[in-house]
Amino acid sequence: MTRTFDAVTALDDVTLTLEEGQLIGMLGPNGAGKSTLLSLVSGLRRPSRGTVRLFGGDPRDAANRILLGTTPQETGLPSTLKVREVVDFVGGHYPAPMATGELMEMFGLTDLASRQTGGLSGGQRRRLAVALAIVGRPRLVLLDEPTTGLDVDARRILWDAVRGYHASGACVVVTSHYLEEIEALAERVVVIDGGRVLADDDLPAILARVGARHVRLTLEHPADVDRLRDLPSVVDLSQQDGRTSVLTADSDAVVRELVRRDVAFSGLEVRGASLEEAFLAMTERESATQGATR
Ligand SMILES: Nc1ncnc2c1ncn2[C@@H]1O[C@H](COP(=O)(O)OP(=O)(O)OP(=O)(O)O)[C@@H](O)[C@H]1O
Repeated sequence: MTRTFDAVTALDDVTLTLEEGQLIGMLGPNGAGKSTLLSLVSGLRRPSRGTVRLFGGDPRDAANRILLGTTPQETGLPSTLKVREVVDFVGGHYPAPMATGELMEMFGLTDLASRQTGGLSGGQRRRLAVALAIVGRPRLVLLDEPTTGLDVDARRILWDAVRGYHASGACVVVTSHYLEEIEALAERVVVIDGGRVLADDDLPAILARVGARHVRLTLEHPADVDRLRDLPSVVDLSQQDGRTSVLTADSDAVVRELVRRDVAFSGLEVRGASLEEAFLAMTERESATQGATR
């Protein structure tokens, strides 16, 4: 799917399959295209090009949408209704809703059942919004930055509730800017930036990239770069301004191997790659690939 807004390409030819039972973390910086992707899956917007299918059908078809639960970044709740009334009201739209008491327990809302939603704190409101996303026992749950603004305890309650619901077999997608959140929740991680999927893998594989280190050096013989490609645990290999950078999950092994192979180099530098750098490495590789194919 591709989605443009005038001159902005929010999603650029993305192909993605959300499988039954997966707990998916969608990681990307501001403006990456995460919310746009969720809005296409939930049928709130149409793609400019391409096709989106929800349970094999049209995301705008009520028969498919009844199996979907979502929490957008901002949720409007009727401020004079009580928490319990809102849960009952939303649950009443579904054929087999969760029991109100059970749901409120799951999200730590039991003590707030009689509170008007207008009197809830931001964090409590957020938990209620996520609870409402699952009250109808959806098979697919889309949560857009569900823990933004939550303190540590509220975040933990929400994560536990999401994990608990996922254990019942639903597919859950959570977007976030934070690796910590994705690490705590997701089994599969989709990294998205500039409207493109940069990586889509299980959590350990993504962490291996993020936990990677840069080994930077200047090669005496630039052609030697070909001898670096099969170094141990190499995630990425790039060259800039005469410097060669190897992104690797095992920098010690890379350095040992460089010496063993008698590669002539100078200015050796080893340092950790942050999540941001890992993003960057993925983005750079992406644009380098595009450049090569243009
Ligand atoms: N309705 C719209 N009109 C114009 N541009 C839009 C619209 N919606 C999104 N965009 C643009 O599309 C790009 C992707 O936005 P999107 O909201 O999907 O990103 P995001 O990854 O969800 O970001 P954030 O983490 O900040 O929520 C951005 O450049 C954004 O400005």
